[in-house]
Amino acid sequence: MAKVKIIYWSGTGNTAAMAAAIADGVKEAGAEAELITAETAGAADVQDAKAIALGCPSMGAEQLEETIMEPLMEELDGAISGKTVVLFGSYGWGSGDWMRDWEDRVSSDGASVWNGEGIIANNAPDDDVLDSCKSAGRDLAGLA
Ligand SMILES: Cc1cc2nc3c(=O)[nH]c(=O)nc-3n(C[C@H](O)[C@H](O)[C@H](O)COP(=O)(O)O)c2cc1C
Repeated sequence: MAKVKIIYWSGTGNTAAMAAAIADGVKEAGAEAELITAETAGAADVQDAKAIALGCPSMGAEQLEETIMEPLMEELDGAISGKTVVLFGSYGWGSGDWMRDWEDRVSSDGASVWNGEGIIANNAPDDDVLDSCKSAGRDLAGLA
């Protein structure tokens, strides 16, 4: 069975809820979903995947979380060329700049951002966002 890896960092659970919804979509489409927290992830996790999901909220000043997610992303920068990447994450008071920067970064790495843009939630994901996450998961299942 195809397996889709969903790698994410979440401090207070909002991005984790999005990750869980992506996993639901993957499973709905008949594939296996593996949720991996950023603490335990590395380039080896994405090596054989055609498509993956990466999640992180806006932290710092419109940045990826700096102690775990940023170092992981530096490792993944050299490992995701040619892959499709679903980007997702929650934010609080900003205007989504962290996600636009992340989309540009992933594109510069030679990967395709699924749907052309990341899925973002203002604080806790609402039903529309969760539906988008499930839809991304269903697509990932077909790409894996
Ligand atoms: C240290 C810190 C920095 C943050 N910086 C930003 C920011 O620059 N822009 C923004 O929109 N939200 C910012 N937030 C808000 C978080 O993105 C928001 O609470 C989000 O829902 C957290 O997601 P999580 O539950 O997955 O950890 C920050 C939160 C913390 C704790």
